[in-house]
Amino acid sequence: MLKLLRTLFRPELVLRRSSSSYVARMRYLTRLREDDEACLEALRSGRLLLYHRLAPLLQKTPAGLFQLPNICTNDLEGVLDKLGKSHALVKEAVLIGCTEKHEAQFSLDVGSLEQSEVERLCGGAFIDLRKAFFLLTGPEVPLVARGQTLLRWHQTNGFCSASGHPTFRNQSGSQRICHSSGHTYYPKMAPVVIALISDGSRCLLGRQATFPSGMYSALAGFCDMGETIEETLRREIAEEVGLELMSFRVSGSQHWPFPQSSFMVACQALVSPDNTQVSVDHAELEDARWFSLQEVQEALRLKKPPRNHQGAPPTLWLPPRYAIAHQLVVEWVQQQLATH
Ligand SMILES: NC(=O)C1=CN([C@@H]2O[C@H](COP(=O)(O)OP(=O)(O)OC[C@H]3O[C@@H](n4cnc5c(N)ncnc54)[C@H](O)[C@@H]3O)[C@@H](O)[C@H]2O)C=CC1
Repeated sequence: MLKLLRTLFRPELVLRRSSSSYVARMRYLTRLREDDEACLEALRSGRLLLYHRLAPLLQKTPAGLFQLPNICTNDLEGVLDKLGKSHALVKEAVLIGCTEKHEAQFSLDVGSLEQSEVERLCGGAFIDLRKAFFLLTGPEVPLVARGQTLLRWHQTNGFCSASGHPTFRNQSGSQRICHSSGHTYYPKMAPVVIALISDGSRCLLGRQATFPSGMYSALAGFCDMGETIEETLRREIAEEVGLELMSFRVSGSQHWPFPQSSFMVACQALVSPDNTQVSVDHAELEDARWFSLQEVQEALRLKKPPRNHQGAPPTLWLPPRYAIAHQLVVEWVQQQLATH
């Protein structure tokens, strides 16, 4: 029996099985991107993430958690029938992924329909994406972000910048073409370097005036044309807080949908403990301060935004769990605990 179990659960077999299904899914997605007919066919049995003017549709479970409603094309067509609208809207969906069961996933903006009617018929509420980031807790967050960004890209790239003529999407929504100039446009992300700066025992966090009260985050900056990650990091740290970078390591990356679409390269950065005097550029940041390990640990323990009373010093609050700034802070705390 034990031998049988060992044979069945050999880790290399499990990995091989799951990775071959991954390969099959990725190849399926490539085919759907390139073949309009196949993509339309996949849409017939596909899953839909609905948005209303770019706000995703969320559903509250009886346990009070938020999730994405499981809507298929047939369901939406039923809603369109009830509203007396044409099924043509469904074709505007863009391809964003594929489930493990090989169901293609699409996002669709139903902003042309009455919001409250769709909410009633689908059983959910359209919630601003920034707020949704705090409400959703599962692995679906990157998919919701991707769905929104791709829809936004199509809504804002309807014309060719060379000819001024309209551009036309392929069925999957992976590109737009101008038949007049021949240009093909692909969705773009702007590269950003984000760093958690440490002097060895404390970490530096900054806030912009537009952040909610008490919220501080890792420092971030867009890459200038032609810059390397290191050049952007050195420049941003010097510009924003007047410090000199000593060393850094790339820790991860993520796509970030706000305010447009950024590709965040996340780094742990070190400055010299002998030179930690911060001089904030107030054109970029409202404040930047060093925080102790204890202060950061307390902020990580908060389950919801603190109630900051007027006049009292605000309680530190960190970006949502999914944000890479949050993950950088968690990683830094783990490093501190491991080394001290
Ligand atoms: N995922 C995360 O954990 C975090 C993400 N971020 C994101 O990082 C990005 C950069 O952060 P900040 O510099 O604080 O943002 P910011 O939005 O304050 O941008 C700073 C300046 O960069 C310029 N800019 C805007 N868009 C640009 C673009 N596409 N290319 C080049 N320059 C541009 C503008 O002059 C803007 O005033 C933002 O998209 C922000 O949302 C920031 C902190 C945490």
